[in-house]
Amino acid sequence: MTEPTTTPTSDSSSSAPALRRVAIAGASGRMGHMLIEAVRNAPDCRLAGALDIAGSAALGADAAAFLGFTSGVPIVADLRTGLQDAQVMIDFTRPEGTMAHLAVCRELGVQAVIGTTGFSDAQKAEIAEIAKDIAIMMAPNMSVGVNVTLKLLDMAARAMATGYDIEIVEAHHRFKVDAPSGTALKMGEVIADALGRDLKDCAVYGREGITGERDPSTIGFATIRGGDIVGDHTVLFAGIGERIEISHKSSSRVTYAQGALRAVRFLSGQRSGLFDMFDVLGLR
Ligand SMILES: NC(=O)C1=CN([C@@H]2O[C@H](COP(=O)(O)OP(=O)(O)OC[C@H]3O[C@@H](n4cnc5c(N)ncnc54)[C@H](OP(=O)(O)O)[C@@H]3O)[C@@H](O)[C@H]2O)C=CC1
Ligand SMILES: O=C(O)C1=N[C@H](C(=O)O)C[C@H](O)C1
Repeated sequence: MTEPTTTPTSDSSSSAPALRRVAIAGASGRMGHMLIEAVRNAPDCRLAGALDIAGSAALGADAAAFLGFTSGVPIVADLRTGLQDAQVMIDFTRPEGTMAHLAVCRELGVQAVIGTTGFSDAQKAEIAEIAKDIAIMMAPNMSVGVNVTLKLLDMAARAMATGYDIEIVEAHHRFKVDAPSGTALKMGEVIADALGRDLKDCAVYGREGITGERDPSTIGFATIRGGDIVGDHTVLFAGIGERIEISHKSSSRVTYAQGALRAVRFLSGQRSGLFDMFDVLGLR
């Protein structure tokens, strides 16, 4: 993470606090709907743009129509149109969409909160470059509970560095397109860091056939997809004679949306830099 740089908020001339102007990318998605509702209910935010991919059936509709409400903000595919009135974009889409959105955010000086998962290493490096020009908060999971769980995992991994086999199991709904989840990968990274390992060298993604005995230096991943599971993550530390299971289960996407709004507020004082939810929640 780069060092935060602070800047005064620009809308301080009137007596009433200025509303943060927020654009939502992926406006008709599962998270897009949660976010539009959260922005509508937030006393300090205003919906200022709504984007969806070209060809989406949602284009042209009012962004809040699904709530039975008219926001006056149409869902558009043209990135400059969708972002021109925004101070900050919240993006829960797909990696290729996020990269295209970020290029325009950089051009227009719009901050970004990124929840999308599944980025390649090259895409992550490009995001870090863009964050030299605009403030970006990126996290694979914006719930408070998951971020506290990451802290618990760091502590557990240090205390059980030898003699315990580490396995990460995640379950999500049938519509999810990336695996393992961004959260599971982040959990693996936190544990590998705590153990002084590189996840790239020790991750095992699924097993099949005659695998041989388990290599104790590995971190295993297992993925379940089905129905409407919002998001479950369990990390097993399995020893001889005992095991610990650290689990987090999401029962609603509202926690992700509330985390994204906390990030919007956190970014309001930042000129540039790449941040995560530890920064937003004061957990670093
Ligand atoms: N960080 C966090 O806390 C969380 C992260 N996520 C992540 O957020 C992302 C979205 O999840 P979810 O809302 O369930 O997914 P959805 O598929 O429901 O929504 C994705 C939205 O993005 C649009 N979209 C798809 N491809 C592109 C593209 N190339 N460019 C622009 N827009 C695009 C979709 O449009 P259309 O429907 O027309 O294709 C849709 O509106 C995933 O990566 C998921 O892992 C999810 C929950 C929490
Ligand atoms: O796609 C989802 O739904 C989720 N994606 C994120 C991930 O990949 O970790 C966060 C959460 O688990 C829900």
